[in-house]
Amino acid sequence: MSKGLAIFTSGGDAAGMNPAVKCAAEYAARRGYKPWLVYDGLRGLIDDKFVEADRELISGILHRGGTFLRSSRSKRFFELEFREQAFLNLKKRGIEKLVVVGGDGSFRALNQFYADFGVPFAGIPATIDNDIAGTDYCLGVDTALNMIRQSVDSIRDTANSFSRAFVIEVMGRHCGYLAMVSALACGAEVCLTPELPYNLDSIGGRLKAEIKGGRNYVLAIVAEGTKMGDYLTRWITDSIGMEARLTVLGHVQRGGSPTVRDRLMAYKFAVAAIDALEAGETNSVMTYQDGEYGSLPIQTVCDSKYELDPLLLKLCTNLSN
Ligand SMILES: Nc1ncnc2c1ncn2[C@@H]1O[C@H](COP(=O)(O)OP(=O)(O)O)[C@@H](O)[C@H]1O
Ligand SMILES: O=P(O)(O)OC[C@H]1O[C@](O)(COP(=O)(O)O)[C@@H](O)[C@@H]1O
Ligand SMILES: [Mg+2]
Repeated sequence: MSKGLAIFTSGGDAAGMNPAVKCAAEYAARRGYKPWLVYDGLRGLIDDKFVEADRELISGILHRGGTFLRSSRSKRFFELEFREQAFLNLKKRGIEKLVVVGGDGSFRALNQFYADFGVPFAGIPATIDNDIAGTDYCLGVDTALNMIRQSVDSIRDTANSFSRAFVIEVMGRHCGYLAMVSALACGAEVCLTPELPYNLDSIGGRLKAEIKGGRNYVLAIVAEGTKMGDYLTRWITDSIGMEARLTVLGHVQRGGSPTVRDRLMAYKFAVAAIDALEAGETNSVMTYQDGEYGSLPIQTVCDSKYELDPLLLKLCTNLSN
């Protein structure tokens, strides 16, 4: 009997999850596994939402955003009693290995599960936040950045038409990656992130000088982790004297058909995940670092903090001062 392997998505959905699931299921079958899919992430693992990964199920999904397997943030998975229930669901089907497509939280969950029951897993990084240590790229980031880029380009049209300032809040939890890259790519005047100290006095001086020289609108991108959206909007109106509006982009950033980059990265991570399990790795996260694909033990990933590219930080320093 072929070895059972289950694939599921967990945590915040990210574009690229569907192509990752499809490729992992197909490649696992080619490597002699019997692939299973689990609906609803960790919640489905507990509630026994397993289905065999047949061709029909994984057809026509790779261009879709989000995750067709659905996802969850399960409170019960923190409790041993429910993790044991999940383990019994695997055991009764002869499932011996797991592929989880998710973020840092999901990897922590699986690391705990491995400590409890010794079920090997391979993690495929997928989160728009790009906040996983040890990998330069997580699935969903390119699609999210393109959604942000499109939104900010549209906001620029109305900002310019009305001679207004717009503060645009982007997601990322505690990480400023999305804010920094979109501020650079969209030509924002201001960028506030948790990683860089900012100085409103010098930003104010710079903007006033530019307005005097003819600037008629301002775009400011703030990372949600700074919690500065409201304050900055009021500050621009009061201190700079330009009418300002706040746009919180919200969950639109998580949607949309995966870009070519997210589809290709999904395939590469999926193959790497199955190969890692085949090679006997027990609890590792797939990585892409300095142009190389590899994997790292989950413990290393969980014990380290994601460090932003120093060149990116340097480029953004001008937007925070
Ligand atoms: N230490 C842990 N023990 C057990 N389950 C955990 C642990 N940390 C996270 N989880 C589970 O993983 C889920 C996904 O994590 P979350 O941070 O929401 O998303 P992401 O994986 O995208 O970072 C959590 O909702 C929770 O169910
Ligand atoms: O959709 P929710 O549960 O409100 O969570 C919002 C959070 O999820 C994210 O979109 C993605 O984060 P994760 O990938 O860690 O789940 C964050 O940027 C945001 O802070
Ligand atoms: Mg996360």
